[in-house]
Amino acid sequence: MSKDTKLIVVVRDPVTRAISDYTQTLSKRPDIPSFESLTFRNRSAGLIDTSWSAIQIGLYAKHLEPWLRHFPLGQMLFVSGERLVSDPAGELRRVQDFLGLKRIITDKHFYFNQTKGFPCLKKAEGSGKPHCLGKTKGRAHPTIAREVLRQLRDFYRPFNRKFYQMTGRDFGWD
Ligand SMILES: Nc1ncnc2c1ncn2[C@@H]1O[C@H](COP(=O)(O)OS(=O)(=O)O)[C@@H](OP(=O)(O)O)[C@H]1O
Repeated sequence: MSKDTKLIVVVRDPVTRAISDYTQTLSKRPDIPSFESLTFRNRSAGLIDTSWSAIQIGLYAKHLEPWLRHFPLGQMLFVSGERLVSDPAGELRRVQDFLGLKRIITDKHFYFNQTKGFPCLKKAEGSGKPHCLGKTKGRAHPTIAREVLRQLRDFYRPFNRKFYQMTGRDFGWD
């Protein structure tokens, strides 16, 4: 691949990612089984169903491995989905630097919208009016049994640690 090609990958805690993924499917098909029942191949044995795409996609280290065989790490930027919410300007500073752009987007472009519960733009391109992402971004997630969350955290931990090593960034998910 060309050395001028740059890849930007946004990653978030694979547990919340899985719940977000499930929430999106649920919004289209309200009759699907519960998150808890889809998570396990065998719940009493604590065996996670890694064939379920919502779980599979969060195995970031596994997905990154083949990319690194063909593509240098220096041409990739990993953006934290959590920081994109808690500090959008900080994360976008990294993006702008990575792309060799002037730091045009800063803190002054964002405000925290209490109703939305997320940062929004003070002025949208074109309209000049405040703009938040649409209804399909930032949906309320269902409450998931604590024990299931714990089991998922344990399951992802080694893959997360490997991912931190591979990317050189600790995303703080565990
Ligand atoms: N500013 C702002 N406003 C709203 N939402 C924000 C924002 N920044 C990040 N996020 C998070 O983006 C998540 C949805 O992005 P996705 O890439 O998963 O969307 S999609 O799969 O393409 O529909 C979405 O996930 P959910 O919370 O599960 O809806 C948000 O957590």
